[in-house]
Amino acid sequence: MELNITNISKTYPNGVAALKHVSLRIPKGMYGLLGPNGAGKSTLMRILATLQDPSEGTIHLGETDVLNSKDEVRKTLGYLPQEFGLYPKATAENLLDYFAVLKGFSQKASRREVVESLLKKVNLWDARRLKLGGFSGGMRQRFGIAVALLGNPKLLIVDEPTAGLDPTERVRFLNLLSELGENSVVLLSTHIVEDVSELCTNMAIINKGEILLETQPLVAIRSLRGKIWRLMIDKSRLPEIETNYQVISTKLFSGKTVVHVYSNTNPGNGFDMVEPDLEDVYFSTMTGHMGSGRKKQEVAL
Ligand SMILES: Nc1ncnc2c1ncn2[C@@H]1O[C@H](COP(=O)(O)OP(=O)(O)OP(=O)(O)O)[C@@H](O)[C@H]1O
Repeated sequence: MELNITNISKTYPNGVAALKHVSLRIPKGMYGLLGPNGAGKSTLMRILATLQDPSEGTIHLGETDVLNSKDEVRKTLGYLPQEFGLYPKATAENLLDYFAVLKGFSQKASRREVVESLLKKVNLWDARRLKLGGFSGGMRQRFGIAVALLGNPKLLIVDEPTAGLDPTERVRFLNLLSELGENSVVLLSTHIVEDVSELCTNMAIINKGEILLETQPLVAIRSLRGKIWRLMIDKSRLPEIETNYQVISTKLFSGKTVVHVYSNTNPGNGFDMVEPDLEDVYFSTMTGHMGSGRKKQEVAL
């Protein structure tokens, strides 16, 4: 089972072109869609979840034409939106049972089994009688995943699920997701690079509605070997460095500014070569040194 997105564009009525000719091939497993705020991730997730229509393009899940068989797709689709409301006074067990009814589990006994196994899977069984209003952010997200997993979806879409989670909750949530990726297509949208590097076997980087890079994290990281150089400077030197080098990122560390630059050759002047990571891939792509943004720049030259 594979998800194929072909030439999807979306222009909102106010004229914002949120997606421009997006094509992606998403195999089974965990797939990361990485991009900054406003890149178009949520728009794409909502289109894939059949909640809004694109202006053009086609989507296939296996043989199924998603945009023309929405009812069929919804039966095998799980979607955890970026924001969702929960009834604060309901208990986890009762609300999940209610969603199971909506999903078509009409027999009480089998529904109870499903609810129990899902609450155990997301580690909320002990909290099943607690009111959702008292849940932590991580518990809410895990409850959301339980809802999304009703009916064993072949396609699971999760939109920025780790934003706002503390490190422990985040790791627990990511571990849960990675188990799910073993049997289905799990599409994870995020602006957090570590979410992708820790979890996803395939990924794409999106910015301003365009796919800049479609790759495997390890392949992309390998391709940057020998090209990322680091220098620690006082902040006051930053304008000079930015004028003379291809700066891809700057970060504070112990009061100093750590600069990463992209260069095919040793820039000298105190720069050290660093072992690249996915953050370097992300920033190299966003600054046009790798991916399709680069091709465009070359054409423009
Ligand atoms: N309903 C809408 N009407 C008009 N413009 C919209 C609508 N929804 C999103 N947009 C615009 O489309 C662009 C992409 O937004 P989208 O929410 O898809 O991005 P995103 O990558 O999910 O960002 P974020 O991480 O901030 O959620 C933005 O410029 C946004 O302002």
